[in-house]
Amino acid sequence: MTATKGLEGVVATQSSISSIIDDQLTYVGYRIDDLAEKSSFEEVVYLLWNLKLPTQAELQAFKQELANNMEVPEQVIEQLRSYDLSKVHPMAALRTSISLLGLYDDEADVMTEEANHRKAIRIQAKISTIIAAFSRIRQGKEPIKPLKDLSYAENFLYMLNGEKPNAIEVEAIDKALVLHADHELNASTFTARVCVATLSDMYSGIVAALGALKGPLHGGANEQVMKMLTEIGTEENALPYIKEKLANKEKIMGMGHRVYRNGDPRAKHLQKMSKELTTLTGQEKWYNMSVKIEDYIKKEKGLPANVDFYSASVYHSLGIDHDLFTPIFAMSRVSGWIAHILEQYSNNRLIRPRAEYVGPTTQQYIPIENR
Ligand SMILES: CC(=O)SCCNC(=O)CCNC(=O)[C@H](O)C(C)(C)COP(=O)(O)OP(=O)(O)OC[C@H]1O[C@@H](n2cnc3c(N)ncnc32)[C@H](O)[C@@H]1OP(=O)(O)O
Ligand SMILES: O=C([O-])CC(=O)C(=O)O
Repeated sequence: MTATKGLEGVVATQSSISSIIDDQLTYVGYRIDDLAEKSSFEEVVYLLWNLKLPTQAELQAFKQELANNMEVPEQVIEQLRSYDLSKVHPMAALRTSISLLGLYDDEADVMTEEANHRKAIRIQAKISTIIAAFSRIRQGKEPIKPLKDLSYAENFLYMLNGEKPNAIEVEAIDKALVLHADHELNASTFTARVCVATLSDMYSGIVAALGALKGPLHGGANEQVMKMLTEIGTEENALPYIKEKLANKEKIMGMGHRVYRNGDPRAKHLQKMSKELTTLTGQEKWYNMSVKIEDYIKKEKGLPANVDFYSASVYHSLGIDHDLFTPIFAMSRVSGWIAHILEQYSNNRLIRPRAEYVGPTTQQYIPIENR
């Protein structure tokens, strides 16, 4: 038995949800470029969960179902008020909040298809309310209740900022949510599948996935990109900063990918959004710095920008706190996690690989009093 470090190249399951073939990403066979340009986030969530695009009537009903389920139990809000939020990372609070949400769901351990569909809706709907409530409470403000006639992206921004967002803001968030919704067997999705393959419940699968997404080599990279851009500060400082990092063998956040070699197809959409939004806010320096870094890393290391790279300056331009970037990723990716959890349940087998043992062998046991 020989281990493959990081399971690189290992095909661990079959899936009908999303594919990455020759650097092209599709959701259920639909090209990400088409979905990013033409569909809404709700339409994409419906697609991932039902493996078909909705009709107008199905989409309307689905949007309404989501909007009707956005309010969260008061105990979940109270729990957020109980910590010192200045010291708590929102991904940790979100992980705990989703776990707590499961305790108030009478169907948490009911494993029928219908109950799983209802839980899917509840989790997808409520996650945005929790993230917005975290942010409001941290600012000493009251959480805002969702409105039933707003889209998912609109409701999130409304609950976050306390005022109805403009069309540009809504379009940016909606497109970012579409672009982040699913991505084959990435680390957090694999984690969710491993968890529920024991026939554990959906909440446990999502909590496990949140833990995996939080790390800076995965979803946590978007926050780190903005930290890096802030440290760089000026366009002139971009290359000296990057060269020093590389000389110290440090990784450049938002660059590189396990699967894509010639470029992440989502990055170009976020790059375009970053250019537009930074121009609109008169903060082009974030975009210009990012382009300089991307070009340099591509030339020197042959590494492409990934989805996290330009999303940082997009969210920053929308005035969003940097530590909320990864929770926003989670708010989108939860749709993919749920799709994969449902797929896992529908054709389940325990996921249990082997390890290549490299520790000592044939040791002689020495009684504790003689050690
Ligand atoms: C949504 C997402 O999860 S997208 C990924 C988000 N993560 C990041 O942006 C973090 C930065 N990037 C990385 O750490 C990596 O590129 C990963 C984690 C995305 C992929 O990692 P892996 O496929 O395991 O590649 P690995 O880390 O082994 O790197 C291979 C080589 O490229 C180098 N490399 C990879 N990414 C980077 C980077 N961002 N900056 C500098 N060098 C890099 C490594 O140092 C290594 O070089 P070596 O062979 O000389 O030692
Ligand atoms: O697929 C991966 O390894 C990481 C990624 O880009 C994602 O999860 O969106």
